[in-house]
Amino acid sequence: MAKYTVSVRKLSKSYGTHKVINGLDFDLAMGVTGVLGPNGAGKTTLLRCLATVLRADAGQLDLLGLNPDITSERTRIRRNLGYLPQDPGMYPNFTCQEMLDYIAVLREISNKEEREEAVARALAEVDLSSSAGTKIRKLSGGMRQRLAIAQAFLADPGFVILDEPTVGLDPEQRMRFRTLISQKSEQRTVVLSTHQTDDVAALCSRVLVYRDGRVLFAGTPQELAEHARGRVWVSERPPGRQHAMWRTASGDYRSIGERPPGARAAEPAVEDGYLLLLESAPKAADTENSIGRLR
Ligand SMILES: Nc1ncnc2c1ncn2[C@@H]1O[C@H](COP(=O)(O)OP(=O)(O)OP(=O)(O)O)[C@@H](O)[C@H]1O
Repeated sequence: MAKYTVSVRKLSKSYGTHKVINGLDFDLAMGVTGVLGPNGAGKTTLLRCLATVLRADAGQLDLLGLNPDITSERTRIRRNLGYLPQDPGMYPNFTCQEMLDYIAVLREISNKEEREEAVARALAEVDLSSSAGTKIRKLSGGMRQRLAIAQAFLADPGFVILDEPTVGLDPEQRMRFRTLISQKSEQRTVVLSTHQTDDVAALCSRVLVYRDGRVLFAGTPQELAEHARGRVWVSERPPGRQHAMWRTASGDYRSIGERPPGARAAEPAVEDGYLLLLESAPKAADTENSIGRLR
């Protein structure tokens, strides 16, 4: 049985009358957990609560055996936490090296040589060594994102929270990110939110599907994909308007749901399980549903 490093119990958070987290319960163990959910589902709000930058209205968090409601314990959690927020604020006139050095100082790496080593390693891990002296304002969006990923792992935190880490990365850098995460996740707890179901399939040992303030699914990516077995189809002709359908590179039509006439069964992917799950789960009226956009 997995040893849990993070436990969430009866967590709730509202903005005014809008309940974004609704009595949430789940546990996380070491390794990578992906949080999937449609736009506005509350992923960022949940991650901000886990990162101790937003206080929930009710419920308990246990983060690495510590209680963030107790000031001294919250400080210890923050010392051991790496966080990539959705809008990482970085100083445009700092170089990449200066920015990471600044974060390293905040992370209490007081020895200069140790800091230089940690910064150089972090830059190399995200393929930015050759841009160490480049000012942040001159970086592309993807390079900026890589720098933000680097700062989250600086000082080897035990708990890492990444809000949409692969946004803006090109395919090569996404692969590099996957390698980095798989190397880094063995002895730490990593939770990331994403819209990329293929990142979840490639990276995560566990996935939570989150919508309307609650967890619709918790399990492995394989289990999520299995959810769609027998409901994913490939046909040579368009299957009709009732199906979530798209055309593949080979010119076939891939659809999920009821079997279209003449269609053959296809191997389900995480995305299929995710889309079917959202479709079948009762939906609050005010949450945007990605199935709706497919139709
Ligand atoms: N500070 C705030 N004040 C009021 N409402 C907020 C605030 N932050 C978020 N919300 C609302 O809470 C809901 C959840 O937002 P959140 O950013 O947590 O969702 P998300 O799942 O991360 O979305 P996305 O995938 O689009 O980034 C949304 O309806 C959003 O408009």
